[in-house]
Amino acid sequence: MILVDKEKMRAIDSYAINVLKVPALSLVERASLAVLKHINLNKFGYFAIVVGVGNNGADGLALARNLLARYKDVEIYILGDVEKASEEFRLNLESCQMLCEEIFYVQSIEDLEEMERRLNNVNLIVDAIFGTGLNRPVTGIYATVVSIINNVMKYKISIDIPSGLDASTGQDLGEVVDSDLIVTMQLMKKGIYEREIYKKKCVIEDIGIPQKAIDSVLYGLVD
Ligand SMILES: NC(=O)C1=CN([C@@H]2O[C@H](COP(=O)(O)OP(=O)(O)OC[C@H]3O[C@@H](n4cnc5c(N)ncnc54)[C@H](OP(=O)(O)O)[C@@H]3O)[C@@H](O)[C@H]2O)[C@H](O)CC1
Ligand SMILES: [K+]
Repeated sequence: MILVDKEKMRAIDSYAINVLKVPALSLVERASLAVLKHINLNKFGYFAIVVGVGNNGADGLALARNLLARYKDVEIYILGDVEKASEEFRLNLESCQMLCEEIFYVQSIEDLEEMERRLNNVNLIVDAIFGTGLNRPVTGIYATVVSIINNVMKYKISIDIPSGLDASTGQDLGEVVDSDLIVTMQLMKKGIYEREIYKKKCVIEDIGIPQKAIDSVLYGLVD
């Protein structure tokens, strides 16, 4: 099994997008559908999607949009400054705003208290806060949200990486989302594989990154 650290995964993503011209939005969409296929829509109907403002969050918003497209009940919780959001995040947020009335920007203590209350009513929580972009300890409102998510007894899915885990070293950069399922994109991340507690609940999903991008970055194979 190929194992990659976050630098290698980000280089592969970048090669796919910038050299092989694979649209980033396509990868985000494929990532969202890769998570959707692991959700039993006959069993789960009320979702909380918790997003950061990077592309992990974009994956989460694309998933929210695909759930809303099926008239599922979705609440979206946004952490961070939307002004810093990626293009893929922004485009998916625009559509979610047309489909969803329950979009919460979590910034204050009151917002956190309301989130904690509301999470008791959903039946599945999606962790799309951080992926391979986590680059420092999780603190402040992010740490509080991870703790709130971990304290509620609901089925949880993490997109790509359980937020709080360093995808390269497997180090906990603060409390890590204790998800029931981790859906990691394209290649197994070293930080997940080296921690049995995460490895055993992780599935790998192909999101359409060309093998040429992987071979070029990992083995230096070029035409
Ligand atoms: N690259 C692609 O085209 C694809 C990526 N996929 C998904 O995207 C993530 C990687 O997305 P990225 O935007 O690079 O980063 P994250 O979404 O993981 O993180 C968002 C930003 O959060 C900031 N950050 C990092 N650590 C912390 C922290 N401890 N506290 C607060 N904020 C933090 C950081 O920005 P700064 O400017 O603040 O440094 C991150 O940029 C990948 O995991 C996949 O889920 C798609 O799946 C495929 C296409
Ligand atoms: K995540």
